[in-house]
Amino acid sequence: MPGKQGQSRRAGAAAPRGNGPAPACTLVVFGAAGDLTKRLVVPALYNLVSERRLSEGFRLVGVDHNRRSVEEWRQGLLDQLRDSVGSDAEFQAEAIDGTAWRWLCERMSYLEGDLNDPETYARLREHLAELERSAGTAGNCLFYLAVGERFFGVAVQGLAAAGLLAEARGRWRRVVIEKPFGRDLASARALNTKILTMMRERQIYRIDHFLGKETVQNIMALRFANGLFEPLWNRQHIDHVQITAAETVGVEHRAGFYERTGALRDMVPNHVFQLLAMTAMEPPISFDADAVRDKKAEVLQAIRPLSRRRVLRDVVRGQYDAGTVLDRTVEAYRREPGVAPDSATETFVACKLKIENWRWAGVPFYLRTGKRMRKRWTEIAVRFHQAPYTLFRGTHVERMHPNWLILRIQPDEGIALEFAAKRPGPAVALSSVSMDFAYRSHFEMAPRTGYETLIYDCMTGDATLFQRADNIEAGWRAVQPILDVWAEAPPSISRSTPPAATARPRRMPCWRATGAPGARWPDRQKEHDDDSRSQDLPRGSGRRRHAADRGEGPDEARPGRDLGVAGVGHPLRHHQRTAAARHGDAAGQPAPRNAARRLQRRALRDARADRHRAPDAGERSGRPIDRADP
Ligand SMILES: NC(=O)C1=CN([C@@H]2O[C@H](COP(=O)(O)OP(=O)(O)OC[C@H]3O[C@@H](n4cnc5c(N)ncnc54)[C@H](OP(=O)(O)O)[C@@H]3O)[C@@H](O)[C@H]2O)C=CC1
Ligand SMILES: O=C1O[C@H](COP(=O)(O)O)[C@@H](O)[C@H](O)[C@H]1O
Repeated sequence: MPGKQGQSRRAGAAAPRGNGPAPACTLVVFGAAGDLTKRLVVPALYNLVSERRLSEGFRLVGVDHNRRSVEEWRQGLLDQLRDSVGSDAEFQAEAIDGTAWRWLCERMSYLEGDLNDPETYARLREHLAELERSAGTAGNCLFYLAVGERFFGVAVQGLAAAGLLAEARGRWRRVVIEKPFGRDLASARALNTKILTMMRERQIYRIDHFLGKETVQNIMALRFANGLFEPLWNRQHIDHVQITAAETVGVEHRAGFYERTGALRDMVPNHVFQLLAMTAMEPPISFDADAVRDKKAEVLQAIRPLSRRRVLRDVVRGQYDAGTVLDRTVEAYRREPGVAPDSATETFVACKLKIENWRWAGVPFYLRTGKRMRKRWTEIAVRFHQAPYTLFRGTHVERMHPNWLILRIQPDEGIALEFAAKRPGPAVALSSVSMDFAYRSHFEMAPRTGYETLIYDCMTGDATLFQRADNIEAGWRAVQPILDVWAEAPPSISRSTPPAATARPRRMPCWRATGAPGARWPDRQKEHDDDSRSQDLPRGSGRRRHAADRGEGPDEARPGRDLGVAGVGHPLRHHQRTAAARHGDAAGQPAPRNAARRLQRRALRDARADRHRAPDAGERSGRPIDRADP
């Protein structure tokens, strides 16, 4: 959803976004020899050239402390593009178009320099002035900080001291700051405070590449361009939301970064919270950048702070072990190059959060993300309250099927609505069916890295898809209690650790199974069964106890089954093994008797507690009895 900022054309104001070329400018990439530049930024620029989105007055300057000539830099970038052809890299192309590449090459220059050295910025200033004179860049500059987070403040300071952030005579100066923006609330605040003394908020583009994904932007279209969904988009109709960002890749070559970061910092306050914010925010009054960001800030600020008890109960973490992913044998995280053999860094995290506002009170949001999962899969699954069972008593319908709205972010981008339909035949019997929209069957989807839109938006001054200081801080504020509890007494990440072994917040319903859209997912019907079998049981009834005895109640449904991570020794796998031991294994072995008794005791305890509790609106309307929070 592009921001349409009807502002006057001052320096820094957004040009209306369209399909035409962005204004003339120089893009200066700090960290020009690094991974992000060659794998994503330059390929995105190449795509923008192919789409004719860059102006004749565009120039690209690479800055890095690595010594190389401009020819060597270009060659390295071209090699990377070529390597991506036919691979499953983010940049996708059937071949490299020589004309587009030459166009870009002609506009490139390279400056060797250390970001800690003021001399680097002085030389850059001279170079930019020369480009303004000779290449018609209009003096507009976009500084892209594609360097480690420790350089963000340093680089802004260097630019400011060299006078490179001053906007005068209608020219604009903007800075793109990569993630992670800080490593906790205090450092994010400190960084914001520091950079905001040297430039204005509107000059800062804190990037989160998830917002460059079409399907993430489409969440706003789905919600606000349709009359159908928004009336249902609240606690009256939604039971809970599950957000998954699962990757099959491991830590790759980024151990140095990842060991200090972990899955929580790497993914949750930024990417996953962007998905949450898009799903949960109130409608903005326009697509103006600040209108959208106000609403995002509001919803992130409404996330209920987790108490210590809730962190221990509602947040789980895990680390991948050796195993098989996509039919390939993979190493344990602890055996990856650069990772400590006893590393306690989490590569998987799942948590339950509540948003305390009128719309979402009582609706849990379950988030999970991890590396080396069985499938690459990012989705938002919205589960609606269930219809009451009453009408179906005395029919063949044993259980009700929940309605799900699934927003598939990647891969196989699309939207599916699952509902119950009558099976053909004389008996009243139901099946869960799906209406499925796949992007690729309706639209031509040009392969993109996600950075194209974001870079183009920076050039046109549209900050809608970028994080404002308060958005960033609200994200860190929500995860800070988790960081605090983990720092104070790091929960062991070994296989025997109970929090990791549960693989989902306690007492949450099953994670949704994942699989190919439109396909008959082997797990899926089972998942519904697990959920709904217990849902249509009256609380505390003998049937529920019976279900619990069989290990079929939601508390005991097989967590991690659908998105199991690689290793046989992984906590999730461990949990699967222990769950199997409890409930009887696939070969039909009965559960050990004491486990069955334990489950029965739990069911009775629940039933007793329930008798003392007035039914809430959810229950009266057929809400699943097993929803995760008391
Ligand atoms: N790579 C990715 O997939 C993603 C990266 N990011 C973020 O992007 C940023 C860059 O990441 P990435 O490209 O992976 O990092 P890299 O380390 O690969 O690239 C950084 C580059 O900056 C150079 N550099 C280091 N110190 C200096 C210095 N003092 N002066 C000038 N240049 C210097 C590095 O050289 P040298 O190698 O010699 O140290 C390297 O060429 C990080 O903030 C990261 O978190 C965000 C999302 C994804
Ligand atoms: O920023 C990051 O994102 C990627 C996941 O992004 P995707 O577009 O490939 O889904 C993640 O692998 C990486 O660890 C993280 O730093």
